[in-house]
Amino acid sequence: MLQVNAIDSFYGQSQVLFNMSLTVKEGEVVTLMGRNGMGKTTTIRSIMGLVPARQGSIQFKSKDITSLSPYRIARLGIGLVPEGRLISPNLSVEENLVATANAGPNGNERWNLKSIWELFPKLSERKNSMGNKISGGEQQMLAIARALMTNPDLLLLDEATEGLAPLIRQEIWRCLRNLKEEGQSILVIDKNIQALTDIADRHYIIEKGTVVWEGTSRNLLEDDTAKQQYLGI
Ligand SMILES: Nc1ncnc2c1ncn2[C@@H]1O[C@H](COP(=O)(O)OP(=O)(O)OP(=O)(O)O)[C@@H](O)[C@H]1O
Repeated sequence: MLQVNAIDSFYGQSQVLFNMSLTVKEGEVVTLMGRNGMGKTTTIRSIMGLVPARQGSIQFKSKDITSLSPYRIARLGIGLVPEGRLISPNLSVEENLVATANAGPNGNERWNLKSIWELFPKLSERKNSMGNKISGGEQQMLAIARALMTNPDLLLLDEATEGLAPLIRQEIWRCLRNLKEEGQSILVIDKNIQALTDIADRHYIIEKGTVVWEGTSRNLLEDDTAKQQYLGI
């Protein structure tokens, strides 16, 4: 579904990604791990066209998206849950959702208000609250719900559970597990190995803008050296 082939990405003169490659197959949940500042968010921003790759290429559903605009990439079926959530503060929960609602690229309409309220019952109780009046956990659910409302073929999540209380994290992971069970392809940045090895199929660890380790959940759980060397745990 997604192939990132040896991309180099920069902020101005400063190179952040070096020969970075990864793949997500249809129906897979894949994580991107690594210490702070190693280039995880930049990888996601390059996939979305927000920091276009200067070398290498990115294919999505066999189409070259390397130099497309973020808008066109989103319309092809990639839904982003950005770091920091970026909820519209002056719109209600429901209005935030309706603002992004769209049939998917193949006319897929799996996600609408009704199915979103079923996935996140807590959010439905807050549907009339303004975006800036809900808790951090509710904002994170809303950010995921908003991306789902575009009916994406691939969902990208950047730090989906950072700063959230343990119970709310469980709720987010339950949601990811449900999505995986229905075959949603997901690429997720998250630091919580224990939960993620449970949900995800494969993992990439990046260091200084390039992949230094890749493998299955079982490989990662068994590789104490990799965990210590690259993740500091
Ligand atoms: N807008 C920017 N302009 C210049 N440099 C940036 C910018 N955004 C990030 N960087 C730098 O690029 C490098 C990679 O950052 P990135 O946010 O991709 O890392 P990350 O692995 O997602 O880290 P974190 O877990 O802290 O979000 C860092 O050295 C960072 O300082």
